[in-house]
Amino acid sequence: MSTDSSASGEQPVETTDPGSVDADGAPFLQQPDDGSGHLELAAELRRLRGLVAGSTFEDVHDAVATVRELSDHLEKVGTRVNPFTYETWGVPEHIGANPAIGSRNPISPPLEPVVFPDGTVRVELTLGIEYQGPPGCVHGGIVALLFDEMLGLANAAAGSVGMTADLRVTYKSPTPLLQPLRIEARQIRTEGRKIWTEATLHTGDTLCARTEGLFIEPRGIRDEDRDKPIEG
Ligand SMILES: CCCCCCCCCCCC(=O)SCCNC(=O)CCNC(=O)[C@H](O)C(C)(C)COP(=O)(O)OP(=O)(O)OC[C@H]1O[C@@H](n2cnc3c(N)ncnc32)[C@H](O)[C@@H]1OP(=O)(O)O
Repeated sequence: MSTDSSASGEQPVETTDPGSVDADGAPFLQQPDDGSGHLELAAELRRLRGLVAGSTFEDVHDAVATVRELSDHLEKVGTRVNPFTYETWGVPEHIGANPAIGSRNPISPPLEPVVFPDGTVRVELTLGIEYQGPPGCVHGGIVALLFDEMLGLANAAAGSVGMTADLRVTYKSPTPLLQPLRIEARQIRTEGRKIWTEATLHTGDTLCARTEGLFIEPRGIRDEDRDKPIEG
């Protein structure tokens, strides 16, 4: 286990030396638990999210009052993060808030990636009704979100960061809810600031979707500038 100083600030997010992984891959970009209960709160809200999106109710006005009270409480006791003041892409506050991988964001599944020695990044996950598009199927926009993130992670595993310039998703077969899914991503090649990355999404042996992305490394983050904040 090491820290990625190329894309991280003073509080780097832990990454892994791909050479040290076993056959199951090694956890990648693990997000620290600060012991505050924040991660448990996010996990409980994920449960709530599934219940709210996936249930019908006779009368839940009591629950509305309870949740409003909770929101008021969190507004009082929390310190708000300013998204415009992150030092780099790699700080835990940045990763933790991400809608796909963020352990502190109840919207995220979250993704829990592992990395392999060849740079392939893999996640295994199962999505509930709160991600539904067509009946019983994952929403195509959610598939695109997960792909975009996975391509970004494959870039990070290869030691680069890029803004998505072009993302092409081919949907081959419906992506089922409530079934184990597997997404694998890898960087294909780079040319100057351009980065090409691809990924697939399977359930069992069935290919549900695949993607190819073009990413552009932000100006000001190359070589000796890698530790500086990203500037357009
Ligand atoms: C450790 C933590 C990890 C943390 C991991 C976290 C992962 C997060 C992943 C999420 C990723 C996102 O969601 S990113 C958010 C969504 N994406 C965006 O908002 C991007 C918005 N677009 C932009 O900001 C800009 O257009 C850029 C940065 C993409 C490019 O602008 P630029 O920097 O001025 O680049 P520019 O000079 O125009 O172009 C450079 C070269 O790329 C080519 N190029 C530019 N755009 C395109 C394009 N769409 N299609 C083809 N080619 C293009 C140009 O022709 C040129 O080629 P040549 O002439 O040199 O040959």
